[in-house]
Amino acid sequence: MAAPLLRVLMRSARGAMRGADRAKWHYGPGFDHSRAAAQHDGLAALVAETGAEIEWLDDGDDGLADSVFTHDPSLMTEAGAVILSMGKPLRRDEPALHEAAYRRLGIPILGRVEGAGQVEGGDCVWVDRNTLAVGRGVRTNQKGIQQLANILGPIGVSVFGYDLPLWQGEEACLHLMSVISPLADDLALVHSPLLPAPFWQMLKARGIELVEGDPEEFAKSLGLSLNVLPTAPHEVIAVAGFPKTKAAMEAAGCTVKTFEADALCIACEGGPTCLTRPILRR
Ligand SMILES: NC(=O)NCCC[C@H](N)C(=O)O
Repeated sequence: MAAPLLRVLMRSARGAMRGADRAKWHYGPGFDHSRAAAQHDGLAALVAETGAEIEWLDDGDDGLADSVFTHDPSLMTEAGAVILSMGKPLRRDEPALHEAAYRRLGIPILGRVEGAGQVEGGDCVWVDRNTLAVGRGVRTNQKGIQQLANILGPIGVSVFGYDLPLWQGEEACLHLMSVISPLADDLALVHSPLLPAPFWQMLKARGIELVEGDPEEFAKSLGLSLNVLPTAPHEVIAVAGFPKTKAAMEAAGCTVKTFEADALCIACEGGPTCLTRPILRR
């Protein structure tokens, strides 16, 4: 998940988030449409600076405010995309946007999570190229994890499900990726108090070094201090304003670029990882 990022799917906040009702979407008081759109531009500029090619979903005024969080409606594998099925009912129409984009881009569709199955991309963490950890919680259920295992088994990928806590309730967003961000093959930023213990044990057994994010910054940011996007091993993009977590990553050998994101990420419960769906890493 931290190999050099070559191609990524994103959606501007300009059309999608226009007129979004805070209460309906569970956004905080800091949400502001025009500032969120400008802050999204700031993230896109940092991503483009790395040389990664951004594939844009159409900037439609379709009222799908959360569709800017492109990490969640699909998952990419070496054999093609998996179209997922959202646990948050308001996000139900987003996987079709991703499927249309992959068809336009000529990327094969490997399979779909469907029916009673639910999996969101934010719950999926590649531990290595043959091992996928999936958080089971309010967004992802066992039926979805089983479907994913059936789709990925034939391409040699083992899928392991781990229970997540409820934390701030079923309306809030806690994904497995809310409590871990890979920084390199053998390095990850974590908030260990909310990590499923057997997942933590698996990471330790594989010799993955865990950098602890600052717990106060995690609480203050509603977890967004931890949501950092690796654009290459040891090179990451993070939300501005969390110096202790940034310093912990730097002490582990990372270069950290930041962007202002109070109106976009803190208010809407999704960070730079959630705002990007990597399509190709080298
Ligand atoms: N992967 C992620 O953690 N995505 C964040 C999604 C935030 C969005 N407001 C949601 O509730 O789904």
